[in-house]
Amino acid sequence: MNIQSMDTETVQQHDNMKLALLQCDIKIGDTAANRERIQQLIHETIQKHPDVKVILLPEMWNTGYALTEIHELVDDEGRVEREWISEYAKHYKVNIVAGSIAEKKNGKIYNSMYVFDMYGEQVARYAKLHLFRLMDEEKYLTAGDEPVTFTLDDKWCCGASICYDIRFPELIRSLALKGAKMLFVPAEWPQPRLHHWRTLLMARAIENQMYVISCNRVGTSGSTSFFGHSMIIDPWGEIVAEGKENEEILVGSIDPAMVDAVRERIPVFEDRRPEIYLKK
Ligand SMILES: O=C(O)CCC(=O)C(=O)O
Repeated sequence: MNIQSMDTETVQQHDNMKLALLQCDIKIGDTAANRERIQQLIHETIQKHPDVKVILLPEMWNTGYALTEIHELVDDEGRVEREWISEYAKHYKVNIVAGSIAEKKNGKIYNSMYVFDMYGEQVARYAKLHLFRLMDEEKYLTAGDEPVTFTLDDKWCCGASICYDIRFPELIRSLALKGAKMLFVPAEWPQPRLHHWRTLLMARAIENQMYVISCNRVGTSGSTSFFGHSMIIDPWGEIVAEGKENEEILVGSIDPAMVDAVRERIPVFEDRRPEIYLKK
């Protein structure tokens, strides 16, 4: 906690939570290779950092943006991925915010985040609300229609978002208003918009006084390249950890109690006047 930069007072640290972001490459259309790589990385994470409590994966890590063949690649409701992620979460006793996968539901394809707790129970499914036209998502995918919060470790309220969603401050604010103290952001955010990525993540953290935990892929897909720079940002807007541009397991610790400390110091949520600027 960089509470010194907030004020000279100290705030008791407790309940620190270590997270690991699996910033990896994704092979377009090769679901078996992608599954194997993620499995290796989860195993390696636990070997190197046995005290990790939460693992975050990138966006659409099962297929990449293989949109033209997506119907043939994915299975119903992400069954295969959900089964093994649940097993891994239980086996390694770790919460897995499983980035997002392409999945089929009632014949439609969604870009969905699944979250499993350390007992292997599924605690959330969130289908990406805002589809990204620059990558033709709207031509092949169906948008979700429900914002989602979930609870980790029986106590921490978290918000779900995927990549492009961070350009919509209204969505993230609505998650904060529902009690989210951490925002998870799996992504496939490409070059050349590194400045947007970093600035938007920091803005969402500062304005909502919440932790922002993002995992972006690396590597290239056709002519598109991805820069990584996965980030953990604290509710004061300081960077706890930031990835470079190659594959890595990025680890950082957060103290969710800092959210309340920051919200007390600058009471943005008490000072909001939505009755004035949200009126029709
Ligand atoms: O908003 C952007 O610039 C990137 C978004 C994106 O790549 C995505 O949502 O997949």
